[in-house]
This record gives sequence, C-alpha cells and structure tokens, in this order.
Amino acid sequence: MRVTRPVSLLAAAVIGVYVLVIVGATAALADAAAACNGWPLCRGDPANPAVLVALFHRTVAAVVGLLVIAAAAVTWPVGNSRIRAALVAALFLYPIQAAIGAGLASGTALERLHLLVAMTIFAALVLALAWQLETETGSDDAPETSPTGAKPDPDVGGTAGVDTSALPVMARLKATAAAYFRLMKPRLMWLLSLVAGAGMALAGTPTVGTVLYTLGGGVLAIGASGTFNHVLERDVDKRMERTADRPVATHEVPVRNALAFGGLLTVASLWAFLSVNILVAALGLAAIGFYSVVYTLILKPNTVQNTVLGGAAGALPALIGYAAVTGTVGVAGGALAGLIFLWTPAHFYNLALAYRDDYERGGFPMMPVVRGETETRKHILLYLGATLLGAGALTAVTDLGWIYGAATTLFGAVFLWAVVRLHYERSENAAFRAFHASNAYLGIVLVAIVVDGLAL
Ligand code: HEM
Ligand SMILES: CC(C)=CCC/C(C)=C/CC/C(C)=C/COP(=O)(O)OP(=O)(O)O
Repeated sequence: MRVTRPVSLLAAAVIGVYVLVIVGATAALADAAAACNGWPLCRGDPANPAVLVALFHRTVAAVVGLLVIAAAAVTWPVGNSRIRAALVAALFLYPIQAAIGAGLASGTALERLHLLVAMTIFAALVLALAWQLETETGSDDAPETSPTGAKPDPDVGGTAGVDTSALPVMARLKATAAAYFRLMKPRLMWLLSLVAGAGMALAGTPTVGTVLYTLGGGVLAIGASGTFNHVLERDVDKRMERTADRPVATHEVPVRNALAFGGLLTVASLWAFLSVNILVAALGLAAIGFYSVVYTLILKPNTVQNTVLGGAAGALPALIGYAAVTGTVGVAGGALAGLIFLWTPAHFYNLALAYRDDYERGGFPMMPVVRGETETRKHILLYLGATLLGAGALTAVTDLGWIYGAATTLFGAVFLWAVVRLHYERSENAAFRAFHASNAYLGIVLVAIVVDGLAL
C-alpha cells in the first residue's frame, strides 16, 4: 500500500482538527478562557491546569493551521472542483475560527459558535479526504498487489452445522445447548452491554442492583431478538454461506422451539427490566420489536438504508442505560444514542463489503450490492467522520474529561488509518481490519465514558 502525500496530509489535518475539537471542548469545560485572559499569549497563573489547557489549545491550533495549509497546497493541484471547494471552506473558516477564539479569550460568550465552526472545518476536511480517496482508489476491483483468496475472518463466521443424532446423550445435550446459545447472538453482547453501561455512567452513579438488572435484562433482550431474527431469516440464511449453518436454518433447533425460547427470553428480560423501572421495560420491548420485526422483516430486505435506520436498534441500549438511573431519557443519553447511530454504518459496511456476494445471493439490498464498493468505502469514511463529530458533541453536553478525549482522538485515528488502508487495499482482509477497528474504537470510547463518568 502506498498512501499518497495529499491523502496522508489530509488525514493528518483531519486528526489535527479533531484534536482541536476535543481539546477545545475540554478548554471550555475547564473555563480556560476565564483563567487565561489575553490573546495570543496568556495572562494567567501557569500553575493553574486551566491555563495549561488553554495554552495547549492555542499551540495545537497554530500547528494544525500550518498542517491544513500544507494539506491544501499539496492537494490543490491534483484535486477536482469538489475537493477544492471543501479546501477553500476549511481555509476560509480557519482564520475566522482563530478570531472567534480571540473573542472567547477576551470574555465574549462564543463557545457554541466556536464549536460549530470547528465541526464545520472538520467536516470540510473529511469530505476533501473522502473525495480525494475516491479519485485515487475509485475502483471496485482489488489492486493486483493485494493478497487474493483471503480466508473469511474466523471470529465472525459460524462453525459447520452438526448432525447431533448420532452423538452420545451428553455430547448431544452439549451441542443442543451450544445451538440455543448461538441463537442469542452472543458476539454482539459485550459491546451492546458497554453501550448500556456508558448510558448509566453518563446518568450518574447506579446501584449494583440497577447495573445487574439492566445488563441482565439487556443480555436476555439481545438473546430474544437474536432468536427471533434466526427464525425469521431461516430460509434466506440457507442461501448464504456465512449463515447456512445457523441452528434454525439447519433444523438443529425446530422453529417452534426457537419461538418458545425467544418468548421465554423476552418475558425474562421484561421481568429484569421491570425490576428497574417501567421506562426501561418499555424501551427494552421497543428494542426487541425494532430489531426482530422492523429491521429484520421491513428494513433489511427492502431498502439500501437498512443499516443506517437499523442503527436505531443498537442506539436504544444507550437510552435504556440512562433511563435505568434517572427514569427519563436525558440529553446525554440521547447524545450517546446518536453516537451509536452514526457509528453503525461505519461498523457494518465493512462486513457488507467482505460478504458482498453472500448478501447478493441472499437478495439483500446492502450498500455494496446496490451502490457498489467505491461508494460503500466512501460512506464508511463519511460515517466515521460523523461518528467522531458525534463523540465531540458528547463532550459538549456532558462533563467527560481527558480520558474520554484521549480515547476518542487516539482510537479515532487508528480507525481512520484502517479505513484509509481499506481504500488502497480493497481486500477482504482490509475490510475485516476496518471492522475490528470500528469495534475497538467504540469499545474503548465506551470504557472511557464509564471510567470518566464514574471514577472522576
Ligand atoms: C444495523 C445495525 C447492525 C448490523 C447490520 C450489524 C451487523 C453485524 C454482523 C452481520 C455481524 C457478524 C455477526 C456474526 O456473524 O456473528 C456483526 C458483528 C458484531 N456487531 Fe454488529 N451490526 C449492527 C449494529 C451493531 C451495534 C449497534 C453494535 C454494538 C454497539 C454491534 C456490535 C457488534 C459486535 C460486537 C460484533 C461481533 C464482532 C466479533 O465477532 O468480534 N453491531 N454485526
Ligand atoms: C436491547 C436490545 C434488544 C438491543 C437490540 C439491538 C441489537 C441486537 C442490535 C444489533 C444490530 C444488528 C442488526 C445486528 C446483526 O445484523 P443482522 O441481523 O443483519 O446480521 P445477520 O446477517 O448476521 O443476521
């Protein structure tokens, strides 16, 4: 893989401006403007951490400004008119942003405008990067130098279907238990539980009982909706390589038993949720209904926007967590749900690329099937940009601190690197790498929210 200079400089500028967004939000939180009167230098007490934050923000702003100019200078000669327009927007807004910063430093209340302009500069640079990558790598074929015949990721696919009738009783019981466990889609549970955990941490300090009943109910609800999904997709699952060995598709678990199991899990999850409060139970039921019926039956087979809209199912645990502690759905819970919603396409489109042919066989209108792989890669980058903005917005409505800020910038950069590589390599391995980077990014950011929210 050879990353060109325009792409590396644009990617560096994207990360640089993102660091500024996050440091800026921290500066606003620390009331750095009040502590550090004067501009461009500072007339505050250097022992005051708020003064250090303000000075760091100004230094980073100066360095990143130079980076943006360098990225624009290198990209301009090779960029098309869209790319140039995005660069002009970033270059035009940057000095305006510095002037707003100077106004802030002299005590004018311009925080919201400052954040808005920072986000606009960030968005303009993400667009320039996405379009530059599209120009350079816009092909649905893998480059000749890329490894071919890559094996599917062993983490994600299933194991071969098993005929258990010839096995001894104990082995048969074990295989049956494993089949029911698979129905619950256990691989999704850790991250969705972290989403609910982060929702709780943003809402306050939950009791141990609240944590146990909420996460327990959540795991049972995921199991219930996963089971219903297996039943409803059993015919189409048979046509897809990745899913042909699923327990209902292979008749290892009869439909009636799976439905009874799903029903039992639904009742158990509602019982756990009701021990927390009625709103949590209502949201839990809505999540089960949305994933099992709205997503599986209506969205997934009928619209290319299935992934985007389906993101609402994964976003609901954020509201469930928040409601478990407060009994309401607050702004911070909503902002976390928004972050998960924006992250979902950047997560799943990687798998949709890796399993493109399989989804086509199943007849699903997934993004790479309908709009092609180039467009899908571009959407991954754009949704990644939107995710980072969503993570930045979360700092504006909560008092999350530096652990969260460091997590989202550092692992946002790793995620971006994986997605840039995906554009150049265009292989199945590169898609799995970006998929794992998406999970690692969200997982670490959610842990940071829990640590920041509870420990500090
Ligand atoms: C429309 C929304 C989504 C779609 C279509 C989707 C799709 C998928 C698919 C097809 C897999 C592979 C599953 C398998 O074969 O076992 C997967 C894995 C996974 N998904 Fe998603 N997903 C979505 C949203 C989410 C959300 C909201 C979360 C959590 C916040 C999440 C977390 C995970 C995790 C943790 C894995 C497993 C990774 C591993 O195997 O290590 N997904 N997803
Ligand atoms: C609390 C609660 C019930 C939350 C539910 C949220 C939930 C299970 C989100 C997972 C999102 C999802 C659609 C995953 C699998 O996609 P898919 O079904 O298209 O994957 P497949 O192709 O493997 O079947």
